[in-house]
Amino acid sequence: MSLSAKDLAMDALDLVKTAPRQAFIGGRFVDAASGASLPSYNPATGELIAEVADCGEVDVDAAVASARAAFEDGRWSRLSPAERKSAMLRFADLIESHAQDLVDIESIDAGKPVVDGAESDVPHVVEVIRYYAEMIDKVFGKVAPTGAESLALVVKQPVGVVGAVLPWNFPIALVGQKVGPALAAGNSVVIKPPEQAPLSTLYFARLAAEAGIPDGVINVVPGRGEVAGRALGLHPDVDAITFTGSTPVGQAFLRYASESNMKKIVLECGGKSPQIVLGDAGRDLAAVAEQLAVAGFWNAGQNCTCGSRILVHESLHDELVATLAAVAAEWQVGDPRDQSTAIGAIIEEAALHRILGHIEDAVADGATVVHGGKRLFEESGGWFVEPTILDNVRPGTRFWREEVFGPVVGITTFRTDDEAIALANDTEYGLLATLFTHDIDRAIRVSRAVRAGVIAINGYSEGDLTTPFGGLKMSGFGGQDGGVEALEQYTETKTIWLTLGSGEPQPGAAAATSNEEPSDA
Ligand SMILES: NC(=O)C1=CN([C@@H]2O[C@H](COP(=O)(O)OP(=O)(O)OC[C@H]3O[C@@H](n4cnc5c(N)ncnc54)[C@H](O)[C@@H]3O)[C@@H](O)[C@H]2O)C=CC1
Ligand code: BAL
Repeated sequence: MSLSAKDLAMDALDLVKTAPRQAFIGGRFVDAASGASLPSYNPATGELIAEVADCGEVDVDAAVASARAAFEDGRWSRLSPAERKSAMLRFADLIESHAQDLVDIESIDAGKPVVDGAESDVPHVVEVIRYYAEMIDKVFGKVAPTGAESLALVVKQPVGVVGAVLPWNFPIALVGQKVGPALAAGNSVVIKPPEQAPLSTLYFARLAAEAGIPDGVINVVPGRGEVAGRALGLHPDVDAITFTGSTPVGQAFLRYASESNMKKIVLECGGKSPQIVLGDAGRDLAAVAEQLAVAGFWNAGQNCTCGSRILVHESLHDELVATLAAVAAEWQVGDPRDQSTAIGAIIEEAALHRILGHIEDAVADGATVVHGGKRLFEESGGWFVEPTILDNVRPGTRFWREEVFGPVVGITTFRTDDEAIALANDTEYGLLATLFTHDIDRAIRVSRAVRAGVIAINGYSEGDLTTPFGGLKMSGFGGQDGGVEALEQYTETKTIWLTLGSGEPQPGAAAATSNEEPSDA
């Protein structure tokens, strides 16, 4: 017998009530030193679901000290590759066996549809931890091609203590994305989860302890960005920060690093991704529209790679607008706990009003609403908005420039490929661009000319585990998450240079070696 949606919701609420909500430091759940807490709300109902530790500098200091001690005594950093790998594989197995709990927590704490959690976010964490676990005993350093009189080893070592400051739009998926490679490289981590949705990260920490990840290797300090996040950024004993979130906060981390210890900063910031539909893409416009909608509406558009700027060749405009509107009508907005929901709740009330404000401003700037545009289910107390299509969006307007972080796409036309490239590049961001064409020459030419860290051709994609992900320009430093590249972000490169002797016997060498084992020489 299957449970009704109501029973499922009750089970999930019980789970949330018993899920950890204290900080996790040195292998123990503890209150913030001040005793303070922060509220976390269910975006689908507006109800308070948990009071979570509000960590301050003292707690961050304790977490960093615990991570440092774990790193220095080698309980993780100096485990053999086989031991570290098997611990991470055990951890991944445990996450997999608790996948439903994480899906439930994420749906109630972050408003994420259970379908997305079950099919995408949570499996991603399992896969990413397995992927980097498997890399531990396969990626190694180099011997440089020096002259005959020297030998140079180029080795990669863990950086030490890594702070991970993370956003609310993919809370658990990003913990995996950032912490997986950092742990595999042998580091200890201190995670600052988002204040809006901290519960899945704390649950992750509990599973880490159960899986036997040694105490102090993973620490979690929930709290406010300007307090706990800032303290991590400025901490003199943190060796690297990995951050995903808004560009202004990414810039703050660069300042923190320069004002403290020049710690390494890994940034994955905002985007204003163009989706370019070239004139030859018309033969399967229905398939194009499906992908445009995924790029624009997935995760309620609360995505750094959200394809909010659709650039379409003028010859395809009318048919594309009609096709896309029909596709948008199929994206069901609703209770994140409902299996048929494709667009769940917006993370917080302020974000809902900001999205609606973007739509209003776009209309004031000359755009027309083709589909959607309104708040839904206000009576539920939750924060929902319709998938929205705006036509005639003008370059340079607020909608064109700023991240909306909602399920809203805007359409602009062009006449030539060069005009499309110029429009695509007319943004301070450079994260992802999607391109639709059947002409391979044009695909390559446009891909080379558009400045973005990822170019997805004929289908929206951020790539997979094997490919580096990250943006250029104000989106970050490119390719820092994913693939082998991510593991390297959490290592430092060291050259060990050995000056070799001439091979001639040195005075006293015979006597010195006479009691040794015979050598090859
Ligand atoms: N990957 C991305 O591109 C993301 C972009 N955003 C953008 O940012 C907007 C605001 O969302 P937020 O969650 O507020 O993102 P945010 O960038 O403010 O927060 C991300 C993380 O940084 C922390 N943080 C905030 N201020 C900080 C500070 N001064 N020092 C240190 N840490 C700090 C937060 O507590 C959170 O853990 C969104 O509407 C969206 O436009 C948000 C989330 C992800
Ligand atoms: N979609 C990758 C991570 C992010 O949106 O923040």
